[in-house]
Amino acid sequence: MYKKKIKKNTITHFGFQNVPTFIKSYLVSNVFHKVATKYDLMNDLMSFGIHRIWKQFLIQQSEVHNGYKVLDLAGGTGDLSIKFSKLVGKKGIVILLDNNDTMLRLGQKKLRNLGILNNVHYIQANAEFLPFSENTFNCVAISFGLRNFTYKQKSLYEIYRVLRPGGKLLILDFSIPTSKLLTILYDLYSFHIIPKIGKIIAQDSKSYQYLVESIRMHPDQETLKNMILSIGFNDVQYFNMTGGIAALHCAYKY
Ligand SMILES: C[S@@+](CC[C@H](N)C(=O)[O-])C[C@H]1O[C@@H](n2cnc3c(N)ncnc32)[C@H](O)[C@@H]1O
Repeated sequence: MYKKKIKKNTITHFGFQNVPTFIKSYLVSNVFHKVATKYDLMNDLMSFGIHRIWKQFLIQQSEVHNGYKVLDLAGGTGDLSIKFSKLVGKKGIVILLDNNDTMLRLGQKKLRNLGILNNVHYIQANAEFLPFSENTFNCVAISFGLRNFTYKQKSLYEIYRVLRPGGKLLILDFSIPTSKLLTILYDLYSFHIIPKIGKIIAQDSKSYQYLVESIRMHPDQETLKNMILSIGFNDVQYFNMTGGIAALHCAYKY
């Protein structure tokens, strides 16, 4: 009865499950509240540390300089913000934005422990409704965040609005492996090993099952490129990394 009342366009996916659109963000938040304290450790274990190389590549492509204003969107525990804070220096500003207070607090603690005190600000907000005026940032970066948003297109429009003309968008996320053999091995690892690592380390296999499923539901390289183009961004290009397991999409607002 309850299901019948929900129109098709109010259904979205949460991993492989279809769920009413209005609860997706609540379900995603629950996942990140649960995994937050083990988030950094799990990233290193699951990716054998390779996520650090992917993030470093994003930073290299960012063209961020001294004095820039940068938005680390869905920034979580702040890996990108740490690196951006060094690039923007004392005259610049990094905003670490996340809608999950547990992730955000852990990020803030991590950066403070590293002595990063002055040029990073923390904002709890939804990526689909950015609390900034238009033409604010030189650069907006999202790593492993977009996949979790309910309204990806809405968020991309918001990013376009808050970027300055000439500003750069960078999106790092999991993507589609380019070889069949790698796909088979990657599927075996993702569906059979990752939830088990989640169970042992974070006492939570379900959240890591969601992670694996959400990766499979994320738009592939070309689809995401076309989504970004449809918003009005220019010079959209992507780089496959580790055989397409992850991809970095870059674009400009002119
Ligand atoms: C996989 S973590 C990525 C964290 C960090 N960017 C990194 O690369 O390690 C995804 C983050 O996206 C955040 N998130 C999910 N949906 C969001 C939304 N609608 N608005 C803002 N943040 C969101 C989660 O709270 C979580 O911290």
